[in-house]
Amino acid sequence: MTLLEAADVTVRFGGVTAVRAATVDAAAGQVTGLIGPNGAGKTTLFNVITGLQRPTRGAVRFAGEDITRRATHERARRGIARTFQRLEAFGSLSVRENVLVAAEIHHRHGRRRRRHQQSPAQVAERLIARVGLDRYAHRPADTVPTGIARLLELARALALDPRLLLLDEPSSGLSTAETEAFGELLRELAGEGKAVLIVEHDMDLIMRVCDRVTVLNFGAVIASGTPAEVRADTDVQRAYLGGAE
Ligand SMILES: Nc1ncnc2c1ncn2[C@@H]1O[C@H](COP(=O)(O)OP(=O)(O)OP(=O)(O)O)[C@@H](O)[C@H]1O
Repeated sequence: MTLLEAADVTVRFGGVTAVRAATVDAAAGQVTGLIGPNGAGKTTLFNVITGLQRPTRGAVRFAGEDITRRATHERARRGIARTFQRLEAFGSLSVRENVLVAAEIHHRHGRRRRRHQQSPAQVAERLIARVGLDRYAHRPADTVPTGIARLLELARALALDPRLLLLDEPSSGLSTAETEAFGELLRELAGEGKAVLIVEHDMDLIMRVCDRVTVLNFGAVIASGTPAEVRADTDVQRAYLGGAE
């Protein structure tokens, strides 16, 4: 089921068209990859989906509702969470405290109240274990390596129990083993019914974990399909993979 649709989105910054008539969707239970060269418009499209950037044209629909004019916090309350390329954690708080803050915010303002809801502290412990942060739980967030800080961003996003998770280059800074575990985690999250939309430069990871991939080039969608279809697409090879595959 399509949960998110960013339809026919155009974003202009003065004379620069960062995104041109692009349509991208994400389905519940699937991992969707959004790839393209530097400057292709991926982050701008994420900003349109989360409400940080108003599109010049086009619409964003989430769970059947037009949210194009909704504020960022209203979208978050409906179940959209994201991580940033630039890390956003509170540097002087520990890794555990950072996750706890997000869990507490969700506990107070969350859209779904469950009868047997876990406490914020229980949620934080569970998520720290789940993303593999146990070893770092007591370290101040600004002292952990970049890859670990990205996992912290993921744990903070998951603390909001989102229906749609937007991940902006989540694997950079991770070791090969950590990237492998991260890919498995993405598959698990999709298996639980979440929609995952991921911007990522690691093509092995994209090809391994994604159900579908959309390719942007100079702001426009040049291909969309399964990883195998996209890999075989001659426009994609020319524009992005440089024939190197
Ligand atoms: N606030 C802004 N003002 C003017 N131009 C912008 C702004 N934000 C992005 N751009 C331009 O829009 C284009 C798309 O940028 P964007 O960051 O969305 O690409 P990207 O695909 O995420 O790139 P990367 O892979 O390097 O992160 C680029 O040409 C960029 O310089």
